[in-house]
Amino acid sequence: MKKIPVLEIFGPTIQGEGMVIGQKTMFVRTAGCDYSCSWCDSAFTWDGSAKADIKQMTADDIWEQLEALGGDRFSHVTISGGNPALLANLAELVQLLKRKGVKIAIETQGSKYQEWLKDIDDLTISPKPPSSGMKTDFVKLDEIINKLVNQTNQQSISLKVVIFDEADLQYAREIHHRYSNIPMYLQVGNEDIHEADTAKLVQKLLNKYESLVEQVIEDKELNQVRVLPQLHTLVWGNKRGV
Ligand SMILES: C[S@@+](CC[C@H](N)C(=O)[O-])C[C@H]1O[C@@H](n2cnc3c(N)ncnc32)[C@H](O)[C@@H]1O
Ligand SMILES: Nc1nc2[nH]cc(C(=O)O)c2c(=O)[nH]1
Ligand code: SF4
Ligand SMILES: [Mg+2]
Repeated sequence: MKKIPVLEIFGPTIQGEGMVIGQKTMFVRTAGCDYSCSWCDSAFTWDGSAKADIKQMTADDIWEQLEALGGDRFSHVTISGGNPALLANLAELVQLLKRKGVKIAIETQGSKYQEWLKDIDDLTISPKPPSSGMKTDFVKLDEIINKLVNQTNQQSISLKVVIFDEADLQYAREIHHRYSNIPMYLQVGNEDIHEADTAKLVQKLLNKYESLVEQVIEDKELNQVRVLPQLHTLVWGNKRGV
């Protein structure tokens, strides 16, 4: 069986973001990213700081670990990263999870396509706004979204843009306008990813959520968007593996 670079497997927990927020799920976090967002809350997946923790695992190894942690207390697995869409080898894990009757979600930024993406139940594409320092390749993003729209059940796709400032909100409007048939989620950006005082962090994030909601309320171009915080951050702060 083919190997997949894995940084962490955890859960059951709840999906704290986006289209299936609140869903009980396990997480598989792969190593490696083709981006380097300035505010990435999972930079250890690509900045070399957790290099020693990367395990090369087969789909069977991953399933064994999921069962060891979750037993029969899960029926949903979220694959995140890093960018899991860099890994053609995830095809075997996707097929295995499908055979087990487990629903699958993916978190990716829309920079790479893989054939197995069409077999995912809950696909979150999260293009990166200006504050990330990344530049969106719209030719590529159009191509990926077109393929997914044609090959999957429309219900399974969503877009999620993280918002830190006004330029990000403008970027989100453009994304929403460009892909107007795809459900759009705006997510509060966490600029204090090293803050250890959870009460302080949560108060700040709730204030930011309130201002983002207010901006959306006033904006006629955003009548169809959904505005969310990162629920896991409100519950557990910047803790890893939850
Ligand atoms: C760590 S990324 C991994 C998946 C993929 N690379 C991506 O960016 O979509 C998972 C999600 O967390 C979001 N995220 C990362 N850092 C964040 C932060 N500081 N505040 C809010 N959301 C953040 C990303 O935008 C993405 O939607
Ligand atoms: N609970 C929880 N929900 C999440 N949603 C997206 C996450 C991610 O890091 O991709 C994440 C995470 O790390 N934990
Ligand atoms: S694309 Fe995702 S994992 Fe990669 S740097 Fe950006 S937020 Fe982090
Ligand atoms: Mg996260």
